Amino acid sequence: MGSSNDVTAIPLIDVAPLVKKIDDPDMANDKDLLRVVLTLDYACKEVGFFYVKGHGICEMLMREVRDVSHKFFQLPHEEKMKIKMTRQSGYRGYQKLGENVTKEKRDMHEAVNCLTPIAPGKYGDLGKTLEGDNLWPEYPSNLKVVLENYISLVKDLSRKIMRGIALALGGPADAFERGIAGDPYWALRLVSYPVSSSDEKRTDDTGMMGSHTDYGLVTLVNQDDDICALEVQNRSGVWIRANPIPETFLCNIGDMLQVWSNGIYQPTVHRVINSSHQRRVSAVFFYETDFDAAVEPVELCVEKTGGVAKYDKVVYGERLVRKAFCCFGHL
Ligand SMILES: N=C(N)NCCCC[C@H](N)C(=O)O
Ligand SMILES: O=C(O)CCC(=O)C(=O)O
Ligand SMILES: [Fe+2]
Repeated sequence: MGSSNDVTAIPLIDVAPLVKKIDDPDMANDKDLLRVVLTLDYACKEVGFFYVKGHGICEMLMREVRDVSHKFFQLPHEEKMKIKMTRQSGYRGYQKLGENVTKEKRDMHEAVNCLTPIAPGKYGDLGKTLEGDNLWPEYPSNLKVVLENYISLVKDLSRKIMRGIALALGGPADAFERGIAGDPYWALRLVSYPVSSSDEKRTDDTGMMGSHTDYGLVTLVNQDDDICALEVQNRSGVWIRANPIPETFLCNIGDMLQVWSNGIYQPTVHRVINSSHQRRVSAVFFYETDFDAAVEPVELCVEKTGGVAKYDKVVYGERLVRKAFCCFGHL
């Protein structure tokens, strides 16, 4: 660990002007909006992580999402297993402690996976593994309503942030919507990190979620207010803490943006270790490309980076299944 309280290294962006004006056709010369776009560009280039405030999603709802998550994870094991993740549900539902795997290592967390529903046959063979609908628990009884409302709001916020990022890269605001993310795939994971056993020896690779980059375009983390657990590896290789800041989302960019931008933006490695004496919960929203998008460096960004594409084309859904779901052979 380097300077462990270095929150200042992760920019805090007030996105209110973006949220208000980005869908307005005459927004191009708005100075406040332009300032947000420039800050986004800086954050994506230099850090890969940023906090957003002024996003318009009320703190009460953000807290309610964490509250229903806490309530669910506090249920007895048998109750949670009633919505256990299976192959039949397309890997939606409850993952018990140690079931998730990151880079071949078991993660010491529990989670509930809510994924974009995929109707049978929608993407042919490509989508087969992930066909299905979400599983909702009986308790807490308001979990489904709260999460469905939340998902629609964070999805729209992510779309707006991606519009800002499109402008930051010098494209039209709707570059993603017209290209690779017209029907974006999303995932919401409720994650619960247990209290840590103090005898565990830490290395750069340990974690309750092992070190990784995210797969998609942008991730919005809604984390418990009072526990510092998420760590981010900065561009000089030093681990810094992404401590919670109330009323903000912590955002980070994913692998698909790296490909699309031809490396102008790079995703940042991060991990989670809860060393506190309380359970730590986060609601992690992933905004990704269309499931069947073929993502490759876009001309505009290739030109800016010397004219040569540095990344091969990837079919997003294929990559996702390979990276995130092939570890569940036991199901
Ligand atoms: N980003 C997406 N689509 N995630 C979906 C859930 C992924 C679970 C996976 N084992 C994980 O480690 O995240
Ligand atoms: O729990 C967190 O704060 C972040 C989790 C994370 O990095 C992920 O789910 O990809
Ligand atoms: Fe992550």
